[in-house]
Amino acid sequence: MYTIQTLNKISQSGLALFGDNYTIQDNLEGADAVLVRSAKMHDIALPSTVKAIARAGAGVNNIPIEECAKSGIVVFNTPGANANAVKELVLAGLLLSSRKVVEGINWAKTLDTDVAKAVEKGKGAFVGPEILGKKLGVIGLGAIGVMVANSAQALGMEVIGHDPYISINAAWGLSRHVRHAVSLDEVLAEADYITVHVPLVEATKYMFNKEAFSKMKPGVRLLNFSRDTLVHNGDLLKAIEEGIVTTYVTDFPVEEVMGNPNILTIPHLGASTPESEENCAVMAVQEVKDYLENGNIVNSVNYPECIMAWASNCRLAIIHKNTPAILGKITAIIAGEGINIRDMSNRSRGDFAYTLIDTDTYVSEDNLKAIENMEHIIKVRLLVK
Ligand SMILES: NC(=O)C1=CN([C@@H]2O[C@H](COP(=O)(O)OP(=O)(O)OC[C@H]3O[C@@H](n4cnc5c(N)ncnc54)[C@H](O)[C@@H]3O)[C@@H](O)[C@H]2O)C=CC1
Ligand SMILES: O=C(O)CCC(=O)C(=O)O
Repeated sequence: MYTIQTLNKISQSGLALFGDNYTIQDNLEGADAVLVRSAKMHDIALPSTVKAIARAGAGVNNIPIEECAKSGIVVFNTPGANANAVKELVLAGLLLSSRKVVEGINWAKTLDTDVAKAVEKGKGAFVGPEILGKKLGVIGLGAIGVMVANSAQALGMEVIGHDPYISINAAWGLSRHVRHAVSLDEVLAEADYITVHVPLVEATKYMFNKEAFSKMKPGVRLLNFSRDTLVHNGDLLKAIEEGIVTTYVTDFPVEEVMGNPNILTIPHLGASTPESEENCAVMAVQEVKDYLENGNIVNSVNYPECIMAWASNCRLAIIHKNTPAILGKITAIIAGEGINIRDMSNRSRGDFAYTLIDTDTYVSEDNLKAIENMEHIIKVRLLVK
């Protein structure tokens, strides 16, 4: 039996995949794994029973992934599972940043008499440019950025993209019409519209600051469907005052940006579609189940990928530091008991490593303890097929 805590509302079609061997609860007591969306986990004390956290979504800045790695908690996310939902809202955001639709709708709501006449008289206040032929800069060409770039190109925009770490898969998926911008400055200087699709990490925090705004084309429209603190809000407000930024569309409203007529605040709806919530939940549940039951690690953000088909009925799943000679010491303990190793896989990522060992028979309690007590070992699990 396994116990799962859900920290946010997770789609039922995903949770149903856990099946009868799982209890789903909304507290941490005895939890083997946690499923989360945007809830902040930095201040949550996790019990030692927790082995995995799955973020049903892309961004993992709400999870202390380094601390989790140190305590042997594997953190997963669901790459690409909500990308289409975000892409569609970004396309809406592009149009809303241009055509004063929100402002117009809000104004129209105030009309109650002689409405048709008032509309024709007042609509001149809500003129905005078309996006056709305008230049869009896409910063970050991952799951979302690529979809946005391709769709904007199909809508007739000229698209330039910047991503110094673009993956081979993403590059394959990018339209050949999207021009490669070798520097961020190139995008800032040329784009009429800029949309950002990078993760929030130390290196990207406040990437849109005073210096970046000073390099932008006056009148630019900026879209942020990624995270609040990619943009320095104080510098943004100045850039709006100076006419550098005409409209800022954000999916991450905070107090500082509320009430500004040039800022459109969307209440973090990027991934809020039934399709995306289901995709994310299904992928997250599959990842957690595969890890808890088989020890396989797929789509982790703090541990290496490690997948091994069962070669016997007994498996050791060992999380340890990435340090020399540790494998020899583990296998020596197993061999000392006269147990044969059928198959083995060892993968590392930075300071951490993960080893799966399938043995002919069960390693004894005493020797499991001996492995657990070795220097540099973080967590040991015995899995049974
Ligand atoms: N508004 C919403 O509801 C949602 C927001 N997001 C946000 O969008 C972000 C991106 O999501 P995905 O595209 O799915 O992630 P992804 O991991 O597929 O793509 C991120 C891309 O950013 C690139 N990148 C990293 N640092 C960069 C830099 N300094 N300059 C340019 N490119 C850089 C990476 O190489 C990668 O290609 C997430 O980290 C999350 O914060 C994601 C899903 C939903
Ligand atoms: O679960 C959500 O609604 C938020 C999605 C998100 O921000 C992400 O996947 O990074």
